[in-house]
Amino acid sequence: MLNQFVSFPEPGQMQALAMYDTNVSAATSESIKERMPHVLSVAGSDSGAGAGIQADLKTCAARGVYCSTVITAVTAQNTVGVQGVNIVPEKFVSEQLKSVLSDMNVTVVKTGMLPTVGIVKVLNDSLKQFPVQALVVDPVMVSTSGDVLAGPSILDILREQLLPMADIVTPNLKEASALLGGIKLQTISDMRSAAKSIHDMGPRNVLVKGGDLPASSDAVDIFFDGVEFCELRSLRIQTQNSHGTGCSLASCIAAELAKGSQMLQAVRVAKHYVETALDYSKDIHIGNGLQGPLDHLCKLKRNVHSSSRLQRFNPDDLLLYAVTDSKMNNKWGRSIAAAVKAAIEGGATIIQLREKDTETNNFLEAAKNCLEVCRLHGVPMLINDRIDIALACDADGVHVGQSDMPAHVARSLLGPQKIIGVSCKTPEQAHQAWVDGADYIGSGGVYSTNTKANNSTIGLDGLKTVCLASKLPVVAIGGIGLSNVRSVVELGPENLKGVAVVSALFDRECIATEARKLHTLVSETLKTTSAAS
Ligand SMILES: Nc1ncnc2c1ncn2[C@@H]1O[C@H](COP(=O)(O)OP(=O)(O)O)[C@@H](O)[C@H]1O
Ligand SMILES: Cc1ncc(COP(=O)(O)O)c(N)n1
Ligand SMILES: [Mg+2]
Repeated sequence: MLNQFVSFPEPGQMQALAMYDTNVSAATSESIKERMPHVLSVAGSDSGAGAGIQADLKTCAARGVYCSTVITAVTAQNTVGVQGVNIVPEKFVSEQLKSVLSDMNVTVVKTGMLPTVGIVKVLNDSLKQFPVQALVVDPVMVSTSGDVLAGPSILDILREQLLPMADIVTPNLKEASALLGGIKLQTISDMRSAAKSIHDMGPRNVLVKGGDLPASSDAVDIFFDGVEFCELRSLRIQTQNSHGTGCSLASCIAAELAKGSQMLQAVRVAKHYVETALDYSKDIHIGNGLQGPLDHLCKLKRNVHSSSRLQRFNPDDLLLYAVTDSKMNNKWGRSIAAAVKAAIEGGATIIQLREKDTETNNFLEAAKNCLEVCRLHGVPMLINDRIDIALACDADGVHVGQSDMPAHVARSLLGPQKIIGVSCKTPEQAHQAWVDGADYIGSGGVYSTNTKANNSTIGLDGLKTVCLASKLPVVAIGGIGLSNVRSVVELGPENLKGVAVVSALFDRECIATEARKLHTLVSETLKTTSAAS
């Protein structure tokens, strides 16, 4: 169900694209409206507002995504526990589903409390009638306080009908155990086996959450995509204000998917989001019971004065990837920032500053100036190699080569919010980049180039092999320009999202004109290629 690389340009990007083509402005403002990333939460209301529908609304708001709601049950709930549950008749759940799904361009559906078999049935029917791009299933059964929210009677229909439609299912230990007939889950190795068995029920990905894992000093979750496991760890925050972690995690995954993230990246961001929310909430005091709620909007409050991007990475940003070169800028008498501005005005969708012979202090100054230009236009800016410069100017991410800082180290230094790209020539390197937590790979040199010394070429065949093996989106690089860009893009793998260029932009008299021509050619070729496949 999930299109791994769905794309939603931010308003800033749409403006940047519209700047060079006044004819598109009417259509553009219409498409901004249509393409607002939208999560529909099908879940129960929590009167205490830490979990359920309320957690989903707050989480999506904090992540910059629209959230609509279909309410399956109204619970009387507070920090002590659940005092009452009133189930919404399935006919009325069906009516709510129809109202939202028939009208509102939902991107991702996230489910929480589904208290009866009848409600799961009407949800299945609605999803078949109105397909969406992804389905995130949080198989809510018991609240953190230990109260039952959905009984064992729903297990069969969950296993047989809902899970096979899910792009990801996110059980906690008790829920995983219930899905598997009550087996004991006490260790990370048990969590792995559980993830595998639940995957056999049909969902494309499984995340077994270890918030309740006894005697573990980290909060460990196990992700399984049917082939590989990934162990996601974070600090265990010492707090009782953890009511709503599961709902927030699942709705954050849904929000990131709606913005175009890949599954594992969405999960990583969501885990970090929950960890941060727990940390910020640890000292709040709401209610007198043992299960205090998360303060979901802490991130928004913290970011109120920050200009950093709400949407961290959209694979479609790779479409026209401009890589700067100081020699060329010197030759044409331009500052790096002026070159970057011209590239963006022509339609560059992402910028990488690659300054091999600029002194550190000058590089940092230039990076700050370029970042201002990029932020103004909503275009992400990455730094080549230099993690220190990226950290110092708060760039959107880095691009590293095989002999630079390993991507997993870059990830641990930069955190999950930043974009990381890795240069890869082989399927093995592409696989390692995914394991290391990269967001995309750059693959080449496709053709020979003189902007990189001693760089072997892999040709179109090599590029295709890497794309087919890569779970990450790919940008092609090396000697690409107007004359050969069509053959690169026509190669066709779904994850080949764009081309990176240096000389074809920066060694030309008018950067914006070249960018405009390249942008048009790449986007048109991508459209016809994907329509043909
Ligand atoms: N004290 C904690 N510190 C950090 N992360 C936590 C903590 N408790 C739970 N988590 C994380 O919150 C998410 C929800 O997990 P869990 O509490 O197991 O699910 P649920 O809320 O559905 O019971 C998981 O990513 C888990 O690792
Ligand atoms: C209405 C409703 N839905 C879900 C939960 C699960 O809460 P948690 O996120 O703590 O597992 C809840 N307590 N109430
Ligand atoms: Mg919990």
